[in-house]
Amino acid sequence: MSFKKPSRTMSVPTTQMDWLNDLPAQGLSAPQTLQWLQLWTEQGLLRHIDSALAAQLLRLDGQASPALLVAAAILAQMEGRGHTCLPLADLCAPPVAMLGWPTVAVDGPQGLRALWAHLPAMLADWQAALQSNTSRACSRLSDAPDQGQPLVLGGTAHAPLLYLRRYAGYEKRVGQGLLQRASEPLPVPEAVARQWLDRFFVPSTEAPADTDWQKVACAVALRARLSVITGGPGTGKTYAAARLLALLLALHEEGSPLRVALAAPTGKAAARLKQSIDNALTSLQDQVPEGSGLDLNTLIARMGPARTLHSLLGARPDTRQFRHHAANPLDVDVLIVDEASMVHLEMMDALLQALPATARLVLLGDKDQLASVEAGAVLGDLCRDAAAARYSADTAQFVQTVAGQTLPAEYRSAGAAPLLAQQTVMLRQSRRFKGAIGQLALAVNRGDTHAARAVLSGALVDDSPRSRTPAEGGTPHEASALLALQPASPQAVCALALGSSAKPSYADYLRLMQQVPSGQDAETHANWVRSVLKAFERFRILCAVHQGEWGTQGLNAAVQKALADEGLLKVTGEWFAGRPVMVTRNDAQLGVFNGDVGVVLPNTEGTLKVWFLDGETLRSVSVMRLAQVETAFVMTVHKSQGSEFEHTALVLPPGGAEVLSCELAYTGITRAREQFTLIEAEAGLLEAAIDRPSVRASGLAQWWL
Ligand SMILES: Nc1ncnc2c1ncn2[C@@H]1O[C@H](COP(=O)(O)OP(=O)(O)OP(=O)(O)O)[C@@H](O)[C@H]1O
Repeated sequence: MSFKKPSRTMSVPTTQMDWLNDLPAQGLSAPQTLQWLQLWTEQGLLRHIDSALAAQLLRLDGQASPALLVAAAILAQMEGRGHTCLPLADLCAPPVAMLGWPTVAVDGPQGLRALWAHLPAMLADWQAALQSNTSRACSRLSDAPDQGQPLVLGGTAHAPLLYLRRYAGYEKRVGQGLLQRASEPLPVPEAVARQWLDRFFVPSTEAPADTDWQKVACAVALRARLSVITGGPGTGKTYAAARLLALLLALHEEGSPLRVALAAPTGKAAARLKQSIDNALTSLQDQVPEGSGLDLNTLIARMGPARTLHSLLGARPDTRQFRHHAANPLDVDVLIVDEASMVHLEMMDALLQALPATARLVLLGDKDQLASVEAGAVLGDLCRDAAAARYSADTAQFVQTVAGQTLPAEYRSAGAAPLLAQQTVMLRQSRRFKGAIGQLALAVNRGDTHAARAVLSGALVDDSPRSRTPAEGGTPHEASALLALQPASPQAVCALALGSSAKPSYADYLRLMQQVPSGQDAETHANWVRSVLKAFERFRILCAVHQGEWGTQGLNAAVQKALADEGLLKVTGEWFAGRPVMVTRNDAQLGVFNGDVGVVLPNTEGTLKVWFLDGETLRSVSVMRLAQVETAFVMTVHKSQGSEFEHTALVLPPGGAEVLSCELAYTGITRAREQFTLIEAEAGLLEAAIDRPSVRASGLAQWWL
């Protein structure tokens, strides 16, 4: 569900609220509350489904109080923004910061504060409004069985959380499921495991005394059916996961072969996972002593391709149901899921339902990246303690015995050691991200605006070439890893797309596209398509929003026109050669999934098709069959997760403070492998983003704390 930002020039409401002047004498009635919510809907502050939920609750329960109706509408609104629940305490005062509405909608006569003057100010009163024993609108999570009320009150007495029923169910199942997998101890043949781990992880000659966190991650993953490996880009999550697979194979009892599945939320991320795991296993085979019987090549062959989660679970067209579920589980012993930060709560629920109780789940991901568009932040919740680690004495002892690693004192817990934290390892050293881009990402992640700006302006000394923060129209250092343009116009974005000799741009793939192979040889044609798609993948423009001249819509149109004006594209109607498109809806029958990116190119007969590349594997779909796509010269940061580009440009829109966040900036920056360009429509937008860490309300962690 997408949230429509409230417009700053609000439309004239049609709802009559004359009674508002007499209100203090009468008190606010439930129907009047609905009118108020309706007014906010007409003003674009709430979505129709937000106020419709309140209306439905009043139909269901004539006794529903104004507080309940308001709480329901705000809860629905927050679910649309990615929260799985609403902390009731946030309603004790007008939720100004939470909603981020314009001043007139907050302070006006029919605004947020005016309504809140009629609502409870004490948590206990909100609880009472929602908790009545006879309510047909709201039940308590502890009520079992309940009557299927649409709202559910969970959390604790001191920190109550209000849920839509669907999310209360997901959260309970996911919380309990993860806890169960993490807490049931598995027998570990410690001595044999130690031998293999010592073979797979040779101490670094640079810093032999440092803790080898990858080795630690493999060790702790052995002792339960859930493990989490988190870390920034290039910290070696996949490298560690490949070694874990080898270890599990080495320890696997004779008999049936070890069944391994690889998955990720997007096709691109799945293809990258498979490639990295295969490469790591292939080179690891050389470290396996002859005669040990450990055959990693056979494991690679048996694993098959990595799948999107939708495809793994067997998505069905136009339904939320999957082919695999508790009654028809996946045929797997070990499931590795990469880019787990993108896995939303509902998907994690489906995954845990479909995973046999005996299977191991290994989650890989960067906890600091943007959470999924849909509600929930499962990896973030799982990794709450990842930076501090909080390992127990038991964990330290186990890691010492099985991995020969001493956990540093700062990562041990003197007090409580949360159970999930014992199965979580954060990798702390990036092997790929050491230059200016890495420094910038670190500064953003730390919330350090000064350091971030200093890196951008070249104030820090570093081993890679860097930018000089030229003003627009200046002469940026073409070959530098970082470039910052501010204040910039959309033309600056177009100029970047058109490119120059030193930085990858869209000119690269469009020039290759013009070299169409003559003849109809299928292999030559496929190689040409591959080369065009790979060249397209070298560069991407990312932005924060969809609408407006600084959103995907405006910028895609501007870039397309600039490329056409330059003679690089021939735009003829909706479908034309060179149009990059992103799929916006899963279509299991066509084998395309939300977020897949392809390019329109002719087949050997000259018919236009959309081509997708997963690793080296090409797929094509007829343009006539792909209805749900959008042009993808420019895509949102959200949609770029799971992908990396040699050169990434991040566009921050003017006045965009509400849509910017620290996670958005960090995710955008870390999509860049070699070159990063920041385009700020006005000065200070990066700082505005860094100063706004996004927080998602969720009660998931209550299941294991
Ligand atoms: N212990 C190690 N020794 C040597 N090279 C390593 C080690 N760990 C990782 N690498 C190398 O570092 C690079 C990044 O590793 P990897 O791809 O596993 O990181 P990642 O965290 O999975 O990255 P991403 O964020 O892209 O998913 C790879 O080339 C990998 O081979």
